[in-house]
Amino acid sequence: MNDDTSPVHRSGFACLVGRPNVGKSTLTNALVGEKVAIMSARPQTTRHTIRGIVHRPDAQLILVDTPGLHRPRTLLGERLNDLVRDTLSEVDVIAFCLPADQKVGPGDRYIAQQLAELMRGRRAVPVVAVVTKADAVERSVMVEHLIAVQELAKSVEREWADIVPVSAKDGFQVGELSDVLVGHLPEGPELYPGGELTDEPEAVMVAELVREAALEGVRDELPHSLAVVVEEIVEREGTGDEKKGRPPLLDVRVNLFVERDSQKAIVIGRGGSRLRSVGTEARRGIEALLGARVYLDLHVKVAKDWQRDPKQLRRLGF
Ligand SMILES: Nc1nc2c(ncn2[C@@H]2O[C@H](COP(=O)(O)OP(=O)(O)OP(=O)(O)O)[C@@H](O)[C@H]2O)c(=O)[nH]1
Repeated sequence: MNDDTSPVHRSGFACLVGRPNVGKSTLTNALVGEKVAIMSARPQTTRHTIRGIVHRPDAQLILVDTPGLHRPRTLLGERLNDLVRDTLSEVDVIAFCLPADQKVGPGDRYIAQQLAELMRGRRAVPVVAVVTKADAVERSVMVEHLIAVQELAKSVEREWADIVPVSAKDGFQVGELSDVLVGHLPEGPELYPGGELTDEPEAVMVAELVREAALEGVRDELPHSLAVVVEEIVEREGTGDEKKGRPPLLDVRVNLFVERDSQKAIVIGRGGSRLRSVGTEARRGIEALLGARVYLDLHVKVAKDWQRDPKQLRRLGF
């Protein structure tokens, strides 16, 4: 990728946040383009569901989902918001969506306050204010709205990294938003080999099923640095027979990467007991997903700081 015309390749994660109905899903689809839209089979409350991947010659932008920030009314709500904050603290850039056709309100202010916490400190995450549904308002309303959005940042004593008005409906400034978000990504190689993912969302879903199973019950002990790489999904020859209603047998080989030996021990469990149940659980999901019998081969490996180190990422086959 590093030739004269594209000297820098960037890659990383972004998250679209905002009140319900502000246009996050529509914008995700507009950014990603229909061809590569990926919808995960996973429920909304789980973390790091990949909503879509923006493939560009100069960058790969991975859009991750969160359950949404809202004012907690219950303890569960608070817990959920903690999870959201964890996700948000890990992404490279946050896009805070505020619809042009609605005044900045208490819901937006609540989210702004939450984001303010993430916008400071050593690992501050840049937040881009995205004014969605630009097509729905007159220019004068847009101008007023942009001022209100600017004021919102001031009210929490922060600054937005950028403010970008867009319309997912007519495509206005969607490319610009993509450029702005990519500008906040670190330099790095493609995290998901191009093409493959677009043609094979199965691999992503398989990885997510394994990841979910591996995190089940140990979410608090394991940091979020668990990388799951599907090495291969191959059909074992001569095992399927449609006429006899026998599904094929697939060999699915998956590597789980953690950052430390202690984490490896957690994933594997005493005498390998935990890894076996992770395998059983994940296999069930994969069989349901792929409609095949599955032989699932899981390997746990230690790769220090894999998330940030391009060399490691390459070694891991990213
Ligand atoms: N006029 C206009 N309407 C839009 C635009 N984007 C989204 N909408 C509409 O706004 C509504 C909500 O859009 P979604 O994309 O579902 O919003 P969301 O933020 O993902 O909603 P939640 O999933 O509830 O969080 C839908 O009726 C969309 O058709 C836009 O650019 N312009």
